[in-house]
Amino acid sequence: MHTTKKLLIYNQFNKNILRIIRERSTAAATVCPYAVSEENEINVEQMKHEFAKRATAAVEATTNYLPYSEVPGPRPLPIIGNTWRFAPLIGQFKISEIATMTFLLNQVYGKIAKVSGLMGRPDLLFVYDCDEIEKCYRNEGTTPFRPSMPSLVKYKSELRKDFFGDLAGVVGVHGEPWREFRSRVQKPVLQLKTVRRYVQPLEHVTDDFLKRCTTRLLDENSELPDDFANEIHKWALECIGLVALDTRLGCLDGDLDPKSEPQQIIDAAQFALRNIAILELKAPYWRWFPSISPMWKRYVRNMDYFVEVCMKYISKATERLKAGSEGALNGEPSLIERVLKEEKDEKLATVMALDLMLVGIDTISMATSSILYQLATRPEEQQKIYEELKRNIPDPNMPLTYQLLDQNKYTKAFIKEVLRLYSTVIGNGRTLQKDTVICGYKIPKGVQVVFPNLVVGTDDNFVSDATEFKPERWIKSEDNDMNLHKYASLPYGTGARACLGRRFADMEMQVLLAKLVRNYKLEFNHEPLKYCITFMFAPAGNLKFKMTPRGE
Ligand code: HEM
Repeated sequence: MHTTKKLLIYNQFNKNILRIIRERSTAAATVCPYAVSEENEINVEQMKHEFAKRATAAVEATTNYLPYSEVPGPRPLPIIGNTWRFAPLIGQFKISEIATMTFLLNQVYGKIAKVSGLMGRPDLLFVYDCDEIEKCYRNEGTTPFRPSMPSLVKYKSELRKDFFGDLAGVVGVHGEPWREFRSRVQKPVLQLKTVRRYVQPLEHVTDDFLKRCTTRLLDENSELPDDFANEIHKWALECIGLVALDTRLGCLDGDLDPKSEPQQIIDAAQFALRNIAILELKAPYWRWFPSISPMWKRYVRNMDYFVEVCMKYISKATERLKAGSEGALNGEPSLIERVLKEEKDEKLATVMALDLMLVGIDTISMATSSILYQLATRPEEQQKIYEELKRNIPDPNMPLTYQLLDQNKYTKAFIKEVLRLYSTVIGNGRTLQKDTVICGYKIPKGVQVVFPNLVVGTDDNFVSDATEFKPERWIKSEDNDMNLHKYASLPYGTGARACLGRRFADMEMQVLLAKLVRNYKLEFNHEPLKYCITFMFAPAGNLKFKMTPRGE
């Protein structure tokens, strides 16, 4: 097909699909908001057919790989490449519509699509075939490279190189320095023996959060306030303070003084949440002219503050160890104490704490917002969770244990299903470290491959009834014959570089659901919310849940 004609179809299709997606994503959340309607099928089918033919031919030609230049994708314009597609007014995609773009590329180009000519960054290659995704992960080697957060990379490797040096942590660090750091901290962070000790402390944090909701936040209609997302953020901060800093930060306390430490930590975390996407994705001129970017300067002050807080609490933990009074968790060593004892390196523990704080606040608070919204808008599933909790926790005041949480199979499946259908992290990625064949094309080293969780997780080729919300699919049983490709839903990534905090994340969300649903009914009686992306994928708008006690 002639290229200009193809672009015209593409542009027309794009307008249609954006309109449909907008309409869909404001509708009741019973189907995937990204399903495509029949009215687009002629264009989509034409495009799909053409590219599917090429991709299949390419895969079949096992010895004769097609060159990279043949990979389909929107054509870059001379000089300005494809960056204009993200530009305000003339561009097709707003940052908030990146999720849409990942669906669109799949609809138009099929299993593989290339977005090249992006100003100041390598090409992006979107792969929509789970078998190919599996191959990429399996061949990623011992030091997988995940392109991430240029602002953090600049901060750690240039601006504060004197502090981080060779011990820069895992986030925004690559190659041997990453492997060495990760191998020194991975065991304690992921080992069940350590993680399960946090059930009770996290339960206490969650009790305080629910008490705050019921005694301070609910209005006369038993509804939570417009900015309830901020309250979830504070709960997430309080949880991470416990895990990464061995302390209760006090973020859930009543009227906080604006100058108090918890309030300053809340402000710093909220700045990061609201501004990092803007800093990284919108005109990132701070990369070249940092001294004239007020947002970059604020970002640096913010990061310096996080480092200071981490140093303070890790140094307190060191003092406790020196004084022989360790045992921050009811007499058992905490994560930080284990790392300090085993590695005998306060700096390493400080940098680890910083990394856990940096990625462990927004991820969990966005995922939790999404889970609570789904819970409140799916009364049938909520009732099933409640019945399971009532069976496993007959006395609502019974302290939670790891075994109790593990018995809540449906609750765990509900969380997994939300993370499949509304993956908080919409895509994971790897920068290829060697030339690699993907879908029959020879892809050169240096290209950034994107695995779009949201798209493949809702693709019927890899998941049965893919756009339907069915937590049961995650429960092993003889009647469960649902297909679920192992690489279709990877909310925490996978392989050597997978999420370091996944065990804590799962536990925090399970504790919250167990305490909340066992004791309260959650409803949402307002216009349905649309999901959109800032850095993460979550419902946008006021989470004005109604919370009523269950009474037993
Ligand atoms: C539901 C919440 C969360 C989600 C969806 C999530 C998702 C992810 C994903 C997709 C990655 C990239 C994995 C890869 O490249 O294969 C990642 C990395 C990471 N996550 Fe999480 N995460 C969550 C919560 C947390 C929490 C609570 C912590 C800290 C306690 C944490 C710490 C980390 C760290 C340190 C990395 C970097 C690992 C590395 O590069 O070696 N995450 N996370």
